[in-house]
Amino acid sequence: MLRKHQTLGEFIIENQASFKYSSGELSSLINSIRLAAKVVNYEVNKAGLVDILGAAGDTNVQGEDQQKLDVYANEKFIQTMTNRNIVCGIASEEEDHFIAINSQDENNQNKYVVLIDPLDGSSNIDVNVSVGTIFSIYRRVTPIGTPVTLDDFLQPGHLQVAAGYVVYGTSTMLVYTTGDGVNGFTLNPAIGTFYLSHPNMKFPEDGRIYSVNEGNYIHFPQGVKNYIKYCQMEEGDRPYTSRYIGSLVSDFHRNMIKGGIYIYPKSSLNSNGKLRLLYECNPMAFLAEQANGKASNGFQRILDIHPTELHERVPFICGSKNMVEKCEEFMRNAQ
Ligand SMILES: O=P(O)(O)OC[C@H]1O[C@](O)(COP(=O)(O)O)[C@@H](O)[C@@H]1O
Ligand SMILES: [Mg+2]
Ligand SMILES: [Mg+2]
Repeated sequence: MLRKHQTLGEFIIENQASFKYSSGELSSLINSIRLAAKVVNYEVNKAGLVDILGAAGDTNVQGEDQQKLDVYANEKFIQTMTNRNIVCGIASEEEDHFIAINSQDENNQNKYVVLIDPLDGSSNIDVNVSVGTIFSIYRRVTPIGTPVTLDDFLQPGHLQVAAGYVVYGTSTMLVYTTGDGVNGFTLNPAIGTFYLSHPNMKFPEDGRIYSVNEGNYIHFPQGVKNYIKYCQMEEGDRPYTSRYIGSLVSDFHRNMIKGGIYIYPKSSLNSNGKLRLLYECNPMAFLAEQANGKASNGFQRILDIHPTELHERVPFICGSKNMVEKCEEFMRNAQ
């Protein structure tokens, strides 16, 4: 039962029974993500005052310069979950390989693996624009008490048991689903508690916001170009408004509240687009569908894609159902 201003802790306990495999393990896992989010939030908030801005000096498996806050957030989320022995494996956008958490120990009865984008929107860290964290949780497919394998991570998105994000913005929010709708909790920094502020979040079926990096326009597939032109035409309730923060979490969050579409297509620059299927697209697609929205690569439902690599990228179109379908229509017609 949803009660406004219920704390996240209360919500997790009261909704535990609705989890298909409820044994309290998933509750503990979400609680540990809540804790790590608060620790990272504290560091993000004082980013200009401490030595946490700028590059860390290394390049990650994505070929990107790791930011100090990428590294910090990665450590905090992994540590917090590992120290509590509540997962059997973790995969991160910032780690080359998945991490097995003493899963070969037959006493390790943990059944969940977690995939995270510890810091989303890295290009915005140094310029004080909102950033986020994204998480995705699956039930392992290999037998409990045996070493986790790649198969435990390469599962199609529709098998997620939970997914969510934290947005470190004007306020800090944790938004998540366990397959029973999407709820948003706002952190009261004075007492360090998340409160239910956005119960049962839903994408409006239609919206008037499009979010795409138009700087790459000339490299986009013709169908996407045609859809962007459609958004800009003087007709009916158009032109739509262009809003692009450059942090997937923040653009998604705004579009879920106001109605809109986010597009990161493939292009002649990135043959599969930029966003990572496991750490970014699957969790956001699960949230979108749970909030009456839609997510595809233009032709296929994101949640039906069978992953083949830990760090694979896919074209990503996500948001208000009718807007995504319109974009898909333009892409089909341009084939
Ligand atoms: O600068 P671009 O190419 O438009 O890319 C912005 C996109 O890349 C991302 O920053 C990728 O995420 P990371 O910051 O986690 O690498 C998204 O959050 C954002 O939507
Ligand atoms: Mg990201
Ligand atoms: Mg990231």
